[in-house]
Amino acid sequence: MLRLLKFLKPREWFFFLINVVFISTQVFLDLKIPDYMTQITQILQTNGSLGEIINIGIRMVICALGSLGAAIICGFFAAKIAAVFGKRLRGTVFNRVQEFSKEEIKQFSTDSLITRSTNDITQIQMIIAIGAQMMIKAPIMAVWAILKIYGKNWQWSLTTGIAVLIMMVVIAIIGIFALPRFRRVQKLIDSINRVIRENLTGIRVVKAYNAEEYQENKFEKANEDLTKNNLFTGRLMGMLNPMMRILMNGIGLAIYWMGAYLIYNAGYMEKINLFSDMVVFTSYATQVVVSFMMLTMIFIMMPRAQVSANRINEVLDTKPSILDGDVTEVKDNIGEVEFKNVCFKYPDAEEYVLKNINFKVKPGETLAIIGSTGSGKSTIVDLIPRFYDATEGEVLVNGINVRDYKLNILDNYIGYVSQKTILVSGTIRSNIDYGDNGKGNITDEAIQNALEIAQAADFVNKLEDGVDSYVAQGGTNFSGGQKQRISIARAIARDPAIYIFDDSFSALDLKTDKMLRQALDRETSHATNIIVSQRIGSIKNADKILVMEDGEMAGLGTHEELIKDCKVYQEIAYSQLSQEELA
Ligand SMILES: Nc1ncnc2c1ncn2[C@@H]1O[C@H](COP(=O)(O)OP(=O)(O)OP(=O)(O)O)[C@@H](O)[C@H]1O
Repeated sequence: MLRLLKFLKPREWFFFLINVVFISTQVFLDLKIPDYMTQITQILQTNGSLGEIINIGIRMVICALGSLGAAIICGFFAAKIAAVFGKRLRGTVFNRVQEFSKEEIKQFSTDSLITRSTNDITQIQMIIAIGAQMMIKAPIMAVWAILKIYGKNWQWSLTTGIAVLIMMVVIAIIGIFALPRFRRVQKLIDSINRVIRENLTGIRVVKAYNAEEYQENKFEKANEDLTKNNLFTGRLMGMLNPMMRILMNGIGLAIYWMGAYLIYNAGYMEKINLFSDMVVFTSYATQVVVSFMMLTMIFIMMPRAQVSANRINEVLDTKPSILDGDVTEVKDNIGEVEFKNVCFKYPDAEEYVLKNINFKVKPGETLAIIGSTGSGKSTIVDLIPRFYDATEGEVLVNGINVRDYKLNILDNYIGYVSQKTILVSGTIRSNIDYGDNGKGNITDEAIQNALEIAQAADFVNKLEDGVDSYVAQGGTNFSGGQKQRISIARAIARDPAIYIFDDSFSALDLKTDKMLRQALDRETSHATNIIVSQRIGSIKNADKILVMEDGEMAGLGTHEELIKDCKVYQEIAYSQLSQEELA
C-alpha cells in the first residue's frame, strides 16, 4: 500500500497538510464545547444571569459551525486527493496493461485486469479519502481528548480505559472473522466480471442455443458466492454499530453512576465542581472512545485495501515480456520478411507448435500460408509484429531481427489484419485513420482509396453519413464481410511495407474475394504480402505458398511445384478444386 503512495505528488501532500491544520482546528473546536458546558453548569449553580448563558451558548454555536466548516473543507480536499490519486493510478495501470503481450494478459486474465483497473483502484481511492480525514483525525482527537481528561479523576479514567479496551477486543474479534472474507471479495468480483463478459460477448450463441438457463446458473453461482461473502461481512460489520452505541452510552452511564456516589459523599462546594467535571468528562470520554473506534475501523479496512494494493502492484511489477529494441531506422531491404529455423511454443505449454520454419519473402512478393486448422498458420504471422517472440531461431524484418526494433517502428512497417475482425467504437473514418503510422494524418483521399481497394467504398458511400457513419463497439452494426473490408481498408490506408492478412477474406463471397485480391495485387504490388488462407483459389497465384502441417513445413513453392510434389497440398487442392480448375 505504501508503495502506491508515490502516486501522490507534492500538491496532494500539501493538501494533506492543509487537512491536518483544518482537522486540528475541528478537534480543538469539538473539544472546546464541553468546556463551555462546564461554564454553563457553573453559572446555573451559582445563579448567574441569563445573558451570561446566552453569551456562552453563542460561542458554542460558533464552535459547532466552525467545526462543521472545517469538516467540509477537509472533505473537499480529501475528495480531491483521492480523485487525483485514482486518476493517476488508473492511467498508470492502463499504460502498463497496454505494454503487455498476449502472454501477460493471459497470465492475469482479461476479467481480472478489468477488476484491477477499476474496482481495486476504487478501494484504494476510498482508503486514501478516509486516510485524508479519519486517519488524521483519530490520533489527534485521541491524544487531545486524553490530555483533557488526564489527572481529572482516576475512577472515571479507569472506566474510560476499560471501555476502550472492550471496544478494541470486540472490533478485533469481528476483524478476525471478517478479514479473510474481505480478502476473497476481489477474486469473487473477477468471477462475476468473467461470467458477465462471456455472456454479453456470446449473447447470440447463448440465445441461439437456448443456453440462457445454463448462463443464468453460471451467473447465479458466482453471484451467490459473492452475496454469501458480502452478507457474512455485512452482518458482522452491522453488529459493530449497535455495539459501539451501547458502549458509548454505557460509558456515560457508568461515569454518571460513579459520579452520583462521589457527589453524594462530597462537601457542598466540592459537589458543584464534581458535577461540572462529570458532565465534561463524559463528553471527553465519548470522544476518546470514538477516536479509538475510528482507529480500529481503519485497521479493519486496511487489509481489504491492502489486498487491492497487492493486486495492483502485481500488475505494475509485471515486466512486459516483449521489450523495445534500439533500431529506429532501416534503409535497405524494406519489406523483406525472413524466418530462420524458427521454433515456437506458447508460454506454459509443453509442446512446440512451430518447428524449424524457414522462408524468405521479398518486397513485391506474396507468400501464402495454407494448412489444416491448428497447423500453426496464425502463430507464424503473430511472430512478425511480435505478439509473441520466437522460442528459438530468428524472425527478420528488413533483414533485422524483430527483437532489435523499437516496437512502434516495427509496427509502422506492418499492416496487420487479424483473423477475428476488431473494430472500435467511433466512426468508419476513425477506424481507418486509426493509431499512428509514423507518416502523419491519413488524408480523406487515402481513406477513400483504401475503401475502394478493400471493396468497401460501395457500401460505405451508400450510408447516410458515409465514412462518418457510426461504428458500434466491436462493429456490431455491420455484417461480418463489411467488418472485414473496413479492417482491410485500415491496413491499406496505413500504406505499410508489409501486409499480413490472417484469414482476412473468409467472410467475403467469392466474387468480392476475387475483386479484392485483384485490387490488392495492383495497388500493393510494391509491398510484401503475407496471406493466411484456407481457400486454395485465393492463394494459388501467390509467388510462394507455405504448406503447414502440425507446426511443420510440409512444403514451400509455387502452386505448380506443390501440386506436383507436396502431398498435403495436393490433398487440400483436390478437396477444394476440380481437376480442370487445378490444371
Ligand atoms: N494462446 C495460445 N495458447 C496456447 N496454445 C495456443 C494458443 N493459440 C493457439 N494455440 C495452439 O497452437 C496451435 C496452432 O494454432 P494456430 O492458431 O496458429 O493455428 P491455425 O493454423 O492458424 O488454425 P486456424 O486455421 O484454425 O486458425 C494450435 O494447436 C492451438 O491449439
